[in-house]
Amino acid sequence: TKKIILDCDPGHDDAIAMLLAYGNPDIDLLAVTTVAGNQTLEKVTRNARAIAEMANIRGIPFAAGSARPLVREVEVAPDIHGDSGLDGPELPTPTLALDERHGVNLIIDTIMSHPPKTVTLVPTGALTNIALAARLEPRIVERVKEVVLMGGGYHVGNWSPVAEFNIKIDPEAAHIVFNEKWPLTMVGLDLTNQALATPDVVAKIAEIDTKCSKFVVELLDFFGKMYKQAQGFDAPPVHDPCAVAYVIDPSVMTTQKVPVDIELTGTLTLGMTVADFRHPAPADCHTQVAVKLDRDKFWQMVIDALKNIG
Ligand SMILES: Nc1ccc([C@@H]2N[C@H](CO)[C@@H](O)[C@H]2O)cc1
Ligand SMILES: [Ca+2]
Repeated sequence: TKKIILDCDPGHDDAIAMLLAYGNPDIDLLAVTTVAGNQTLEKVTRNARAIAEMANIRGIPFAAGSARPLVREVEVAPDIHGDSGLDGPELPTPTLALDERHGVNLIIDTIMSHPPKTVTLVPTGALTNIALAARLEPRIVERVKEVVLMGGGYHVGNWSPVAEFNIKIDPEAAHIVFNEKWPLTMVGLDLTNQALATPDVVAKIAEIDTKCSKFVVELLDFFGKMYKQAQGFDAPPVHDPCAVAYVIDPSVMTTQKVPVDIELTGTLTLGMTVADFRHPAPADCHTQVAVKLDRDKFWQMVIDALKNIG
């Protein structure tokens, strides 16, 4: 099995990423940490615990992390995720107690307590916690197996014409994370905009007919309505589970090695993930970007995971 830490800001698609990780038999979900982004830290942490309640996730530590970006003010996304950050379904009252550690310390302790090169970091929100972890305990950089993150876009933006939300709301953190020499796979909007929850996909999920699948259908219905009105999408792109899917089976998407760096001073380009395709990637290039998604394989993974959860 693949051991992962999910660092997230639930968020409709974060919720599906968590369920995919928990329901897939090849994934050992070691810890869940939260970060401010789609909504405030308090709201996304409550949402993470509510998802755990819904799927009856027990015995996995959940810890709250950074309440704001490293330098900038908090910027939330209610136009997509609503005021609660997980609008749409009725959320169960969470009972899961949070780990007493800060999320950053839970990340460090989890990586340092497992053998080298066995734990994969899967951030699906701003990179604030990941950057702080690398600064607080630099040894995690060579100890972690790899970082597989949902964020960025080499030709696509959503929070600006050229920048993606997770990167743009904390570009300083992203600059730290992309410039550490750990293996990093950027599952950006170029890839995740292919993961559209079209009506046929939603119908297949509805057919599973469990409490959890109903929860996901309600999430997707709300997410779809908000994406339609906010960005004119006919079906919502479900970004975050794509990062988990890559960890489960890398053949679910194609990737390309390419140097990537983060714009920190641009007026129009702040937070842009700048990929340099002009030359073949240097041999020591530690970053790759996701290009083409095998849609059917991806959605089958999500459906199978939901069936496993029951
Ligand atoms: N408009 C919009 C804003 C933020 C997100 C969140 N940020 C990433 C996509 O930009 C995902 O992790 C998702 O949770 C999605 C849509
Ligand atoms: Ca997210």
